[in-house]
Amino acid sequence: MQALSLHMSKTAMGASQKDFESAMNQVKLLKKDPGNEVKLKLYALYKQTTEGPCNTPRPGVFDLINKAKWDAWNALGNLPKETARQNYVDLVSDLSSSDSSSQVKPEADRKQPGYETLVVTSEDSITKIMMNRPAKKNALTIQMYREIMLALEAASKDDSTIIVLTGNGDYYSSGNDLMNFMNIPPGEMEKEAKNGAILLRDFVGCFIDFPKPLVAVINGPAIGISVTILGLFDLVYASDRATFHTPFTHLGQSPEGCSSYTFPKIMGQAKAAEMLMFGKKLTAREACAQGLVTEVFPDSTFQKEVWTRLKAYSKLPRNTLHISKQSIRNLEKEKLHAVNAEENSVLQERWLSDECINAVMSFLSRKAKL
Ligand SMILES: CCCCC/C=C/C(=O)SCCNC(=O)CCNC(=O)[C@H](O)C(C)(C)COP(=O)(O)OP(=O)(O)OC[C@H]1O[C@@H](n2cnc3c(N)ncnc32)[C@H](O)[C@@H]1OP(=O)(O)O
Repeated sequence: MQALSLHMSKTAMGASQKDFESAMNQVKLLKKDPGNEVKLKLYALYKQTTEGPCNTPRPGVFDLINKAKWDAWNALGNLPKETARQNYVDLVSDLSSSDSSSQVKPEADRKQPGYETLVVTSEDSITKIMMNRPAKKNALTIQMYREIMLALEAASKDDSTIIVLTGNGDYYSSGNDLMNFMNIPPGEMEKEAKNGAILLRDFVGCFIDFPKPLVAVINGPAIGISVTILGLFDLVYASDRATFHTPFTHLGQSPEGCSSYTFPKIMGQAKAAEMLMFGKKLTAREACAQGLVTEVFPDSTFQKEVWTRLKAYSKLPRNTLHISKQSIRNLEKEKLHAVNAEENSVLQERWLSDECINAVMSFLSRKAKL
C-alpha cells in the first residue's frame, strides 16, 4: 500500500486511456518477473480502472489465487478510476526502468580495463580471469604472469565470492611462452635465470596465498605450469577435450608450481612420477580419476554446466566460504612456500643447462613439438 500511495502523488496531470493501454502492453514486455506482490497490485489497479470498486463476492477459502486477487482489488476501496489508471501507468513505468537497468551488459562493457593479455570480468559474485592469447595457445609471457598476479591481487580485495581462471580459444594454456628464453645476451643468462626464478616464485606464491575459492575452468589442453599450479586450486572443472601434460624432462626442466609436493599427495607417488618425470599426458577423465580434476563435462555443454554450477556456489555465504578455504590452506602454507622456493632454485640451474637450451632451440626452430 505504501508503494501505491507513493505512485498516487507522483503526477499532477492524469494518465489518458491511451497511456493506460500502452502501459498494459509494456507489462507484457517485462523481462524480469516483478514478483507476486507487484502482480497483485497491477491486477487490482487494472480492475479498479476498468470496473470501479470491487463489489463481487469473496472467493471461497480454498480458492487461494482468486481470493488473493480479490483482496488486493477490494483493498483499493473507493479509489477513483482515474487515480487507479494513473497509479497503474506510474507503476509500470517504474517497473520498466528497473527492468532495463537490470539487464545483463555485454561482456565488453563489464570488462575491467588495464589488462593486455587477459580479459577480466566480474558478474554474479564471480571474478573471471581469462587468458587471452588464443593464437599462441595462451602461452604465458612475462607480461601475462605479471597481469595474472595483478588480477589475483585485485580479485582478493573485490566483493566477489569465487575467482575463476580460464582460457580463451581452443587451449587452456600451453604453459610458459618459450620465447621468454629468447633474445638473452650471452653474458646475461645467469641474471635472466635468476629473474625468471623470482618471477616464478612470486607467481606461484600468489596462488599459495590466495584467500578466496579459486576455480580452474579448463576449456582445452593444458601444458606445463598451467597444469602444475592446479594442485593449488580448490576446484578444477575440465572439458572432456582437455588434456594435462607436464613434459619437463623433454624440455630439460624440472617440476614447479609446488607439483613436486601436491601431485604425489593428490595422486600417489607412482602416478605423479609418470606425469612429472616421464611426461605422460593425461586425458581429462584420467586426470579426474587421479584426483587432479574435480569433474569432467562434455565439451558441447561444458560452459553452460560449469557456469550454472558456479553461479549456484557463488550464492553460498561468502565469509564462511573464505574462512573454510583459509583454514584448509593455512595448515600447509609454510610447507608450500618452502617447496616453491626449492623448486625454483632447482629450475634456475636447469634453465642454464644444455638439455634445456637445446630443447628450447629445437622448439623455436620448429623441429619439435610436444
Ligand atoms: C618464467 C617462468 C617459467 C615457468 C616454467 C614453466 C614451464 C612450462 O610451462 S614448460 C611447458 C612449455 N610449453 C611448451 O613446451 C609447449 C610448446 N608448444 C607446442 O608444443 C605446440 O605449440 C602446441 C602442442 C602447444 C600446439 O601445437 P599446434 O596445435 O600445432 O599449434 P602451433 O604450434 O602452431 O601453435 C600456434 C602458435 O602458438 C605458438 N605457441 C604455442 N605454444 C607456445 C609456447 N609454449 N611458447 C611459445 N609459443 C607457443 C606457436 O609457436 C605458434 O606460433 P606461430 O608459429 O607464430 O603461429
